[in-house]
Amino acid sequence: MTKEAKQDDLILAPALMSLNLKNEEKSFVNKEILPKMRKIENEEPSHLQINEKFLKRWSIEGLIGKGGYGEIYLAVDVVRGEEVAIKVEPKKRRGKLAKRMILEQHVLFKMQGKPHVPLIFGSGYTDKINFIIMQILSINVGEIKKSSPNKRLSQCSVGRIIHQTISALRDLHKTGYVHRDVKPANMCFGIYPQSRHILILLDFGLVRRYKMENGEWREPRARAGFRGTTRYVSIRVHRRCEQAPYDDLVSVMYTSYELLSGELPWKHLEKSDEVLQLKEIMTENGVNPELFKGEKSVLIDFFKLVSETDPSKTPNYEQLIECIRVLYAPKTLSDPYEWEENQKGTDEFSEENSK
Ligand SMILES: Nc1ncnc2c1ncn2[C@@H]1O[C@H](COP(=O)(O)OP(=O)(O)OP(=O)(O)O)[C@@H](O)[C@H]1O
Repeated sequence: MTKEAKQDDLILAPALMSLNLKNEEKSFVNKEILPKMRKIENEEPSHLQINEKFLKRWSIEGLIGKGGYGEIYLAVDVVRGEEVAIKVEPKKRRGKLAKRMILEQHVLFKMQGKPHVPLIFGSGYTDKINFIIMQILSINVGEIKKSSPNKRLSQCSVGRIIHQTISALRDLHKTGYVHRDVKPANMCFGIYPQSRHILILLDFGLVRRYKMENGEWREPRARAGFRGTTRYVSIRVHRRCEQAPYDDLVSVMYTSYELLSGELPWKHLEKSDEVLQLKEIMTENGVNPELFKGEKSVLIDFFKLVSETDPSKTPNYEQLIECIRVLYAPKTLSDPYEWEENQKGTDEFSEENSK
């Protein structure tokens, strides 16, 4: 394929061109959640070739992610000697110009400097694809959960994941956008010592502006198209209401349940209407205690707080964070996670080199 995108086609973010890692920081200690250990071996990449040097600078090492629209490659920036992720989508989809990644890179650039978004090193297009070059991250939280011994995460990990997701959404909502696809597969961690406890929210391809530049909310449409993932969307989204910050938080709420208990009650349901029915049973007339037995009981207050939030108002993020903090206190956001604890003794990990 032709990849002679001119330098002008690249929108580079000069201040962010490198993570400026010292060599010892590049030797990451937690190999369990490194994406290069999880290269998708049995899938043929469609847009870039393994071992090719994309735009003469990024050596393509493998495919690490595949979504409905794009592909994510692990690559090495040969100038900086650093690993990066390259997200690629075809410029045209069903004959139409694909706008998803154009919007995604726009929002990502706006959000640079915020702690819970990936660093962007560049973006642009060739004659066939749009691409974004970004910070390489861990495998996603859904995969971390899957690879954990009980196929679920501890209260302490879930509390810290949810706390950071609420912070990420607070930053995004402040810029005037809703995410509309919050789920474990769109959450990763950093992979270097200084970033490995920082949760990063991904995939800004479905964002929508809900607030204008002057801070006023846009007039909601009488009926909005469905956007999101059935398992995680709010009851309002099933009913085709315009999405607001509240709806992102409902997805956070379902995410917390799934991570903590292993699965949502509607995991095996295929029909959207059946999923909706169970969601209604779970929260519509107050939080249903039947679905919050055992380890899930710690989520009751959080579910109440989210469900009682007025969708037409800005959520009280601080109150939500305070409520979820109960799950992980007295630990802090910078303490090791369970997947690191499991590694102690089997790797070169030690408290000493984690400081
Ligand atoms: N910077 C990154 N570093 C490591 N892995 C990544 C990175 N970005 C994405 N991934 C992986 O690739 C997967 C798909 O990424 P993303 O959701 O951005 O793609 P998408 O094509 O928009 O997906 P979908 O169609 O499902 O919304 C993620 O779940 C994650 O596991």
